[in-house]
Amino acid sequence: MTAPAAPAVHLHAARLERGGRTILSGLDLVVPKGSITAILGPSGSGKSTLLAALTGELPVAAGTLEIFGQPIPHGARALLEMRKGLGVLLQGNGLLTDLTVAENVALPLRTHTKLPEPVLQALVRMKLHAVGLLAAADAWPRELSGGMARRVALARALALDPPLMLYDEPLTGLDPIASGVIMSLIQRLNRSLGLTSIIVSHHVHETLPICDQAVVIASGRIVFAGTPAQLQSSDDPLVRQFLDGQPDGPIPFDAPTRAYGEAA
Ligand SMILES: Nc1ncnc2c1ncn2[C@@H]1O[C@H](COP(=O)(O)OP(=O)(O)OP(=O)(O)O)[C@@H](O)[C@H]1O
Repeated sequence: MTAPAAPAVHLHAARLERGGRTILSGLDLVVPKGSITAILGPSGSGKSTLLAALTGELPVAAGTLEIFGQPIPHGARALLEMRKGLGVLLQGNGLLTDLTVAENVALPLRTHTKLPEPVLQALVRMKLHAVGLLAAADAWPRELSGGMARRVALARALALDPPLMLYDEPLTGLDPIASGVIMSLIQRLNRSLGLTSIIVSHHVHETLPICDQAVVIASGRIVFAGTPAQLQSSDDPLVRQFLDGQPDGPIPFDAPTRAYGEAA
């Protein structure tokens, strides 16, 4: 049984490894139910690695990780069952080009449920309505703008009513207007559907306004966890370097070789 008070995500003294190398260690993090948490950090800091742990793709090498009070299960079948409770919006959208918008959204329902066709169709319409794209139900992915495609992928991620949504760089490739639409949609869905959302992003200024909690990872650990307001006023040198986009500071930066014409 899931303890009623269990947070959506609880990491305790967790270490994550890739290829035998420690990427993140000493991870302590609580993501309360119903909240929106941003996982921020410079390129290569381990954001995708943390996301891989949350989806169960990467087991923790040490410490614990619980989702809604349950450890990530071992075994393919149990893992599959757990993943039905996770909505994941991947960077590339992953829409199938030979299926209509409605059929893309229907895919998880066809794969994981035995719902009668009229019920399934009604659910698909509800999800498309939730992202404001009911009118595009019969369109093909190639006919969609980048922002629309991202919203269809969002509708599909919501198809099985997952209580926890994971967003991997949801703004990649979107213009400022489409970015604003996606962020307010994430916020509205989180509230109206009673979800918990975790957004992995390096778009700090677009992501922070909708978040309850901000987490910054750098140098192999969590260097900050707190409210967006606390983050903005942090004077931790690692946090400041990341927020202010400074090339010089405690975060190692691989400077490119000198540009053409630049003095030695
Ligand atoms: N499969 C892997 N095997 C070995 N090392 C890996 C693997 N995947 C990632 N890494 C390493 O882990 C570190 C963290 O990578 P990760 O992709 O998690 O960072 P990130 O913060 O998501 O970066 P970005 O913002 O550029 O996507 C990097 O040094 C990367 O080279």
